[in-house]
Amino acid sequence: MSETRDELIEIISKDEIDNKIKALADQINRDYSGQELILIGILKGAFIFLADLARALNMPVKIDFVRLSSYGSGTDSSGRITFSKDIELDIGGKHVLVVEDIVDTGYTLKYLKDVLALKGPLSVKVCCLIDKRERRKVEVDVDYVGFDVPRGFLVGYGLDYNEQYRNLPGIFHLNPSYEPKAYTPSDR
Ligand SMILES: O=P(O)(O)OC[C@H]1O[C@H](OP(=O)(O)OP(=O)(O)O)[C@H](O)[C@@H]1O
Ligand code: HPA
Ligand SMILES: [Mg+2]
Repeated sequence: MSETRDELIEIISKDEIDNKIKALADQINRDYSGQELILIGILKGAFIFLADLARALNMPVKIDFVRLSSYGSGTDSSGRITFSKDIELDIGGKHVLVVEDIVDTGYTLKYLKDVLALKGPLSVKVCCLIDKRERRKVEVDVDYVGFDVPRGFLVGYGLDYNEQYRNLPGIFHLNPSYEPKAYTPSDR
């Protein structure tokens, strides 16, 4: 049986990501000037973005993570979120910034915002590296957006396909020539 290789086309370079993170951090530094902030990363995808963003901020931050997953080994959301790790910090009365790699259907972010709202934070905002609206199923506000990417399944810089490619330095479009099979007409 022959093995098919994934085709990867770079759409955002590491340099472009670095520059974007500086710009996002400038804005966040200005908006939260003189205040304390808790960053909450959504594992696993956000681990690299959070690490880079956190080091570009010039304010006191605390860092925590949740683990949410819904994609498994495929390229479509199962629509069911597995919540396997909660935050450990108390966010009651605190400003929170959720750090996410990609917002796609919106299910993951909506789920987390609902969970966090029950913990009594002073504010909850969201910073995502990639906003991809093609398959959005639920409306959810994103306050800081790195890149609007119209379509495709993306990997690299934390984003995976079946747990592969998270360590690529840039963002890549996975198998663009196979897309008609990967996306059903109702997703377009
Ligand atoms: O807007 P959505 O359609 O919900 O998709 C976005 C979420 O999907 C991915 O997580 P995934 O379930 O693949 O887990 P992972 O972070 O461990 O890769 C990604 O990292 C986001 O958290
Ligand atoms: O395009 C994507 N790539 C990787 N993970 C994802 N989770 C939602 N959308 C994506
Ligand atoms: Mg994933």
